Amino acid sequence: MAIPVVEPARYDQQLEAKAERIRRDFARFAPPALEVYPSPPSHYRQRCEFRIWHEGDDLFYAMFEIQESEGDAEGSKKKHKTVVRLDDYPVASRQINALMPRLLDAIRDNDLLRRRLFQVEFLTTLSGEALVTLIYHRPLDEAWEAEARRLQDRLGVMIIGRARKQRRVLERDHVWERLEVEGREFVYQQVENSFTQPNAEICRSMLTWAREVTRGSQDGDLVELYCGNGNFTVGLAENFRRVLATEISRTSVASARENLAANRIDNVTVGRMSAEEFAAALKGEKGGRRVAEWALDEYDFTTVLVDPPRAGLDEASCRQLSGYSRIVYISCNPETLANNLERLTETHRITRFALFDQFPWTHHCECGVLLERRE
Ligand SMILES: C[S@@+](CC[C@H](N)C(=O)[O-])C[C@H]1O[C@@H](n2cnc3c(N)ncnc32)[C@H](O)[C@@H]1O
Repeated sequence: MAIPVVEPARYDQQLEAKAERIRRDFARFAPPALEVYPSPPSHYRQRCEFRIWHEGDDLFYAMFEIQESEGDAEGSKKKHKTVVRLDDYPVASRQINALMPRLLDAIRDNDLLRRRLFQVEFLTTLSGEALVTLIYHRPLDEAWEAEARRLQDRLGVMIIGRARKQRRVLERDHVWERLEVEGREFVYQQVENSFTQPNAEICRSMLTWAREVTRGSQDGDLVELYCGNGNFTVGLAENFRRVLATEISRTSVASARENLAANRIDNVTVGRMSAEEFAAALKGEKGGRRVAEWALDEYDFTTVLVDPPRAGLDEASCRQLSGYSRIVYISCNPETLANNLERLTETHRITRFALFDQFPWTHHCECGVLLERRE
């Protein structure tokens, strides 16, 4: 992994290079003009993790940079891991950058907090809340907790301590984010060590785009796969009569339910099930109590939204998606998106196509695609 080099003056250039690559790689699907959503050029990541490097009396934040050396005579390449010291990190939110030195200053000469600390994770929000997780290679006792509570008060953040088979939550295991989207405010519980969108401004753009492309769908229902903590579910619920959303992670499902309640949404059911099992349930090939409770026959699914991990969709899920009038596909991996589109464009055509610069200064791209069934 290369650590991103942030050069705000070159932001437009790096984004245009990405947009050009996406236009070129997807030209064979004849999509409409690419809609490009920029990120703030710096301080865009709300969550970051750093290794803690101890050197004599000092300690600092570090990341590993992995480089490949020239191949040897047989052509096999070697990977080298270099420790890179980070006194600040322009990729991370301003809140994380403000906390970084304050946290180290508080820990440096404090044996209880410092001993065998090897990783720090920051989770911050646009709403101003911050959670810091300190991860240790030693068990955490009462003395640690008392000291960590003092640190919590001093920094004005919430602290969690983690060690092998231990998780000490001093205040809360989550933050509350508030995102303004099209003049509305959505609130989201974001749980520590669980998936949340890393770039909050880009998340607002994605929610705006997804709401726009699904507007006017109230006569039908939405089925959502990979719903996580209900990020899109909360933003899109009012565009549909009813929504059925599924997700594999127990923590994320619980969080999605919290988020629906917090946003006073009552037309959504969230179920815990893998996308693959859910595809089978929708086809009538999987039964059981949970599936029976959903009363799938009572839905009229006109739209499906998927936001899978980097691996994209498997063959069975693609086949399942082909049955809906409209498909909204959010993807963090253009390669697997293109593979899936080979299949999906047999039955549907692309009517909206967006690039969200979720990960500036890296080659990674987040895309949004709306597909509508061919007549
Ligand atoms: C890219 S995240 C998207 C989450 C959410 N849509 C959001 O915007 O925050 C992908 C989600 O898929 C879930 N996931 C991974 N594999 C899965 C599977 N086989 N079936 C269902 N969900 C899965 C992960 O737990 C994660 O929450």
